[in-house]
Amino acid sequence: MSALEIDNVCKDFGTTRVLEEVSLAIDSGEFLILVGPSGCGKSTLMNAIAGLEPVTSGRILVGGDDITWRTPAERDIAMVFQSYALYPSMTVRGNIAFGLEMRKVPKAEREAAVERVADLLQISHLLDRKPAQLSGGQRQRVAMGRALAREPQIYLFDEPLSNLDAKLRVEMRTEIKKLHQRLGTTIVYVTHDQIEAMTLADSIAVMRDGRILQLGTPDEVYNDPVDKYVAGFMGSPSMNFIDARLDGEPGAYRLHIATEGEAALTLPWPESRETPMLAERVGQTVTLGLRPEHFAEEDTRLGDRAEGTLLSARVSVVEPTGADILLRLPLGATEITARVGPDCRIASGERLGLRVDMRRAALFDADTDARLA
Ligand SMILES: Nc1ncnc2c1ncn2[C@@H]1O[C@H](COP(=O)(O)OP(=O)(O)OP(=O)(O)O)[C@@H](O)[C@H]1O
Repeated sequence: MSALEIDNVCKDFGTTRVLEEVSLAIDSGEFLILVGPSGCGKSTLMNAIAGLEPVTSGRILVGGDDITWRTPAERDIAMVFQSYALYPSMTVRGNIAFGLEMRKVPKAEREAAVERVADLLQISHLLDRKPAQLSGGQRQRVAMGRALAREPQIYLFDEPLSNLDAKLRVEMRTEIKKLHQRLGTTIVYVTHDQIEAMTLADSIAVMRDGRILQLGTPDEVYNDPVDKYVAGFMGSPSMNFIDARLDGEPGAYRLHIATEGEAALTLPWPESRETPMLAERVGQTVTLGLRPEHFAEEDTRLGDRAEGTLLSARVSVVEPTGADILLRLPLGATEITARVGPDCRIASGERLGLRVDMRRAALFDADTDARLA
């Protein structure tokens, strides 16, 4: 039985539909992350699960029980928002215990829960302070502590780290991962942060316009996206999309990319990645998807394998990030981003040979954005 099941949920605000037949099943202990562009319905779905917003149709089940029409207080669910909403006049202790007090948990039990949670989050020394006397990260821990004290069946986190600075965000991300590993809690988590999604999730649901486009492991949504939208949404910098003409036949398909002022580039499509759909597209324009890391400086990471096809272009921008270097260079009608190692010595305006790892490329229908191979 699933810990949480969203069954065909629709939500309208007036005449506008913002959730369209959303279905999801989350196992006990699973960490599910919802991602999608602003306005796609992530918070609405979270509010529906928490009971803060009634659904228009469909059902929500926790541990097999239909809770669709229960009030928030009657649901065994705790929510942590991006704005921590701590009570300013209460101490940290009071804030953490508040939910338990509302549920009429006896004092001794409350105190034990506060101690346990404070110890877990390493905020025991802050219990007598007021929220105004805390840093952003400490406040965030208190907000999490308030949720953890209740030991609910499900935790909902709606962009809990988005108000923290970059360094603290990374620290808290690790903290949350450790907590999840230690407690085995069931979590639904909304984020805009790609790295948060990839590093924390057991599974990722990519939403758009109130629908779930793909639900899969981080590896699946990143390396095996269902369509061009998911492929472009996951990953930073984004996947490069390049128009190419497909020709050839099974066992020997090729992609031709017209390049301005230079000889057309021909890339062989690996036989191991062929699908029956390719036969129908011969002679047509398709979209080739290559992530920045699918390129490598000639004769480096990819070695001399046949699939690592060579392209050569003049680099327009060089952006060192510290850990690696992002290069912008023209390919066909577009400018692509390639990620190379930190030791690559190249200046803008210079020509560079790059190998393309076609074994990891994706092909999309140029009109419908559907995945072809
Ligand atoms: N109370 C409301 N009344 C009317 N429309 C609403 C209401 N709340 C949200 N919406 C609309 O529903 C859609 C989904 O909003 P929602 O807040 O769920 O998106 P989101 O994916 O969480 O966005 P963001 O990432 O920007 O927080 C949006 O178009 C929004 O304008």
